[in-house]
Amino acid sequence: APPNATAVVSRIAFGSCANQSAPQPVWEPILGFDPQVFIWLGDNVYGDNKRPSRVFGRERTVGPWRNLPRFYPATEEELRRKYELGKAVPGYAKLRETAQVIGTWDDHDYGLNDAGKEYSGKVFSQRLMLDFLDEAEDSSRRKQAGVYASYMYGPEGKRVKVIMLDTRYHRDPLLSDGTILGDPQWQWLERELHGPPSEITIIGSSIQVVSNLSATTGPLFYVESWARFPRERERLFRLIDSSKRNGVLFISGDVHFGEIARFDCGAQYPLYDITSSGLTQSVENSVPAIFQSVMRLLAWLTPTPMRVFNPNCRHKSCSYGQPNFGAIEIDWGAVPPKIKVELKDLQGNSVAGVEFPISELKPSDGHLNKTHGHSFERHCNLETELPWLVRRRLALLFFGTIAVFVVAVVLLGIGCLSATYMVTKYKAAAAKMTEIPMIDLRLASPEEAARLRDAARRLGCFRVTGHGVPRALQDDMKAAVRALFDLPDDAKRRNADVISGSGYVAPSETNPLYEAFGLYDAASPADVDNFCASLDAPPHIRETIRRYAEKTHELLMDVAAKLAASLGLEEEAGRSFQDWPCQFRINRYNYTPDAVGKAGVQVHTDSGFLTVLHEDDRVGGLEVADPDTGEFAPVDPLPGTFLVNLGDVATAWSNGELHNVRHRVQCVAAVPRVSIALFLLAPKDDMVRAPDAFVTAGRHRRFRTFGYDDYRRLRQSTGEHAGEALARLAA
Ligand SMILES: O=C(O)CCC(=O)C(=O)O
Ligand SMILES: [Fe+2]
Repeated sequence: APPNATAVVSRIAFGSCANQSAPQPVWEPILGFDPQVFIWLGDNVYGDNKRPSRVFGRERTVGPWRNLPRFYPATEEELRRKYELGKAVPGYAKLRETAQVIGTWDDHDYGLNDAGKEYSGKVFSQRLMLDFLDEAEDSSRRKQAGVYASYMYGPEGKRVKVIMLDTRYHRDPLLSDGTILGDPQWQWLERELHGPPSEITIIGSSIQVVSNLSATTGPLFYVESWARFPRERERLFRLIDSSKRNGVLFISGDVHFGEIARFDCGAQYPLYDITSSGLTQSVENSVPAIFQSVMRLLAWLTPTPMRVFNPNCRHKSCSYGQPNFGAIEIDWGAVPPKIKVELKDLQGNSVAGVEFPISELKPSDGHLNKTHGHSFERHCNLETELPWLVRRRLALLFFGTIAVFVVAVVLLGIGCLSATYMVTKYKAAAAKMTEIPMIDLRLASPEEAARLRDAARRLGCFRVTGHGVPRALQDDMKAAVRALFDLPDDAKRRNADVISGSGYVAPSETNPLYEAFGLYDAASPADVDNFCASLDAPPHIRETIRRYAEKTHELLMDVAAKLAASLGLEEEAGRSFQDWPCQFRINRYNYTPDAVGKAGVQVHTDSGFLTVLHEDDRVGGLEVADPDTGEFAPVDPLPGTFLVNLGDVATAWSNGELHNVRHRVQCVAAVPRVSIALFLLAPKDDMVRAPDAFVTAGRHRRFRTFGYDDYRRLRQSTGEHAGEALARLAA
């Protein structure tokens, strides 16, 4: 039952910040604690109205650019209804039957967020608040300006005084460093503190007295507290000190979390401030569950230097961001009597607490040297006196994180963009370079003929299918070639050099890994026979070589004729290639491990008209230069197809239309590499001259008529093997 004037009070509960429209399960554990007195510390209901938080749009309530205040006051009728709702909450209604309920207010029940003396609705607010607390009609509290009040409980020797401050009605604007209480309330408070003694004096303040959150949360956000009115707080501490009153401690609310703070340099004994907030409203419940541990981390990183840390705390931060209430227990039977103040959660379990003999709250000089039962750490550093870097750590962390994040995003963006750019560029280049056009020589469509021409013009290199050389013959030839290279050296050397570069080329000092067989002219069956005879080749190999020479020569004719046709030449021009001599060469590169990565054949252009190349299926290494970039791109072998390269004669003969492709062979693996090349060299009479059809008004004759043999000697003598020698023949 509510205590009468002389009953011993040993259990007091307190709390703040109860949203009348939210579920209020907190009354269960409060009822379980069975307090004799319950103290409201403000925001007992949320009377004012809140606009949605808008950063953009017409009605902006958040940010320095806001054009509307986030909060606006309720009408008297609205506020009355809200109080009715709060009062009717069943758990609270039950508590009112078993405990004396007293209290003060904070801003939201006073009428407006962060409001002070300027708030115009304060007269009706006071009436409604005192109705809510069932204050007697004739109470002097209804006649004064503000809701401050004091209560004395218990018999002599066990007296508990409760002083409720009004931090709203007379409060000057924030940042004014003016008054919180106002003169009449100060005079009243002086009388109360100097009045009849009590063993314990609890001063209830809606806003925190000891902690100064703003010092560390600014400029991110600001929290009201006595510390924001430094002169006023100093006056309060001096008054307590001068009153020589025993056992003063503060209780407070407002901040939506619970903590216990202690100031050891405000009076002659430690000044505790136990903050319980809120009964329903809490910082952790205002964010998604995944951020709750972040909030605890932040609370741990940015404690006020006054916060009491001890092992009893639920969290390492020694703050509690979920709904909670305060519970004071006084053990009057202990010698000396002890007081325990705890914050309790919705299950009634302690989440933070302190316990000490009330004799510790007694003025005595040098109390700070006293040894306490627990480890005693002086809490005298005001937040505002902390080094700037320490004080602003939350903002630094916040903006630092954002900055790091922004920088990371920017760098990542730049990285992605440049990677994309490089990949695109590389792909474009690679696509251009490595994509050796594949031409189906049957030229089923005009487009295919155009592709043939375009490839010959731009790259001077293309691959052909539909070429009519049977796959079986290609395979037989490969076997024959292997057999040729396995011949004894003297047999190889019997193969005479007909013109420079044909015949057997033995490994030399400059090219120790290279050997080759040459034959001139593959278009002549007699030459082929002689070639085979000189090597004493067995009949089936002779037959293979003969048929292969015949078929690949047909292929050469086919490519040359179709190329001529694609450039618009008459049919007989195509047929005229028939008597052009044709060199046949089989190359073998005896690569060794230390040759890998080195050049097998230096950069060159082929000197003749066009080359049909039968590559080694098993190992690549051929690279062709892209005329646009000059870069070399590997040409991967494709079994069953032939690669066609255009040479210097093609460029001269076409009056510069056709491109003589620069190419080389790199050693890519330590395995022998074999290639078979058929070179269509130059006209039978050796004279290279562009047909008149290629010489037009817009395209004058670029090259003098020249002899192919002379040209080869020119390349040899100048060492210009990559087409440069053509410039010497400019018309
Ligand atoms: O061996 C190859 O793949 C190409 C040889 C070559 O370019 C040549 O003999 O002119
Ligand atoms: Fe070549």
